[in-house]
Amino acid sequence: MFRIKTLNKISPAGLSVLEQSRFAVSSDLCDEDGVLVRSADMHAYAFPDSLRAIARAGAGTNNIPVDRCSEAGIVVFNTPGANANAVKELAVCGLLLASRKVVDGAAWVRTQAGMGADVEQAVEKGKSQFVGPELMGKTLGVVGLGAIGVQVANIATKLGMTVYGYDPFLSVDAALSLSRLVHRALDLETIYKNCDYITVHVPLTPDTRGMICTDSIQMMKGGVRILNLARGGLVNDDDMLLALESGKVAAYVTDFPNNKIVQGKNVIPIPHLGASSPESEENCAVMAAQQLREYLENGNIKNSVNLPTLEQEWSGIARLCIIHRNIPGTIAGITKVLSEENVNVENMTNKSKKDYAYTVVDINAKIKDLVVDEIRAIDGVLRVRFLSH
Ligand SMILES: NC(=O)C1=CN([C@@H]2O[C@H](COP(=O)(O)OP(=O)(O)OC[C@H]3O[C@@H](n4cnc5c(N)ncnc54)[C@H](O)[C@@H]3O)[C@@H](O)[C@H]2O)C=CC1
Ligand SMILES: O=C(O)C(=O)COP(=O)(O)O
Repeated sequence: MFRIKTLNKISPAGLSVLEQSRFAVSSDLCDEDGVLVRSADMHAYAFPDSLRAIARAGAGTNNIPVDRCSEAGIVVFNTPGANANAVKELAVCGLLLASRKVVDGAAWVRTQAGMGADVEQAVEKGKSQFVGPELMGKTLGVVGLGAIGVQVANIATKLGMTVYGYDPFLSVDAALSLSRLVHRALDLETIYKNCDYITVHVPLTPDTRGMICTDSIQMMKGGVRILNLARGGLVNDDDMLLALESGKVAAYVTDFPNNKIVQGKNVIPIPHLGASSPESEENCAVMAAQQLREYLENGNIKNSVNLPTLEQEWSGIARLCIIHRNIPGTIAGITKVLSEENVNVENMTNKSKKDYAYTVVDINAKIKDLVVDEIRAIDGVLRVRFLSH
């Protein structure tokens, strides 16, 4: 029985993937084999020795101490693209909210009603203060052309916008999905100088933290409207507040409000709703739970952010799953231990991702704990699991 701890509310459709006969799932258990999480901050999380995998039902993994996980031989999964449509739709909403003063207008209507005014008359008399521009014919810059950015860029072309997209690491899949109407910008300056609207869809990393700051805002057009449905830390709040106050930035739509930014002029704060649709909550939860189940039961890895994809059909009665550093000699060490025990390898795959590697060895014999311990002791080995049918 595997023990799975949930750190956030996970869609029931995802939890049903983890059948009760094989998985105990609860927010209140210890010695967990796996964790299912959304945005809960895990940086101070104490890993029990039992923990083998963390599945993030969503895209961003900046709430997880990924390096610490890698060193402990814990696989971190996410669910690429599973909530992209929900974020794309909220981005379209954000473009409109940044333009058409719907938020201020709606609040004003309620105030009129509260003051006892004739709302029908007040609306016609007062609406001119809420005039806002259309999107058609304007220029949009999309920073980050991944699962979300591509969809936002594509749909904006259908709204009649001229779209520039920037992504120095554009994947082949993303390039194939990108509309030919989207102009590729080769640098951020092109986006900053040319766009009436800018939307960021990059992960929060040391490289992207604070990318929207006084230096970048200075390059932008006066009255630019900025959307941030990616992470609060991408924007320097103090610099943004100054730019909003001066009118250099006409509106800032953020899905990551905090006590400081919410005070700013023309800030439209959204309570982190990007992925909060039943459809995307279900997609993410199902994908995360499937990936977690597959790893715990069969040692197969798909969509991990710290380890390579490795899927191998079973071809023996037992399987060794070894997470190790990506250094020479480890595989030789593993096969040496097995051959000394006279164990024949039926099938073996090794894949690497940056500094870490994963080796799956199928064998046709059960081996003693002592042999597993010998493999564990090989230089560079971080985690060994022994699975049997
Ligand atoms: N508001 C919400 O609820 C949600 C927010 N997000 C946020 O959006 C981010 C993007 O999500 P996805 O598109 O699904 O991820 P993704 O991994 O498919 O795309 C990210 C893209 O950013 C690009 N990138 C990385 N560094 C860059 C840089 N310095 N400049 C330009 N491009 C850069 C990558 O090459 C990649 O193509 C997530 O990391 C997460 O922080 C994601 C889902 C929901
Ligand atoms: O997928 C992401 O990166 C998100 O930001 C979604 O977060 P959530 O699962 O809604 O807490």
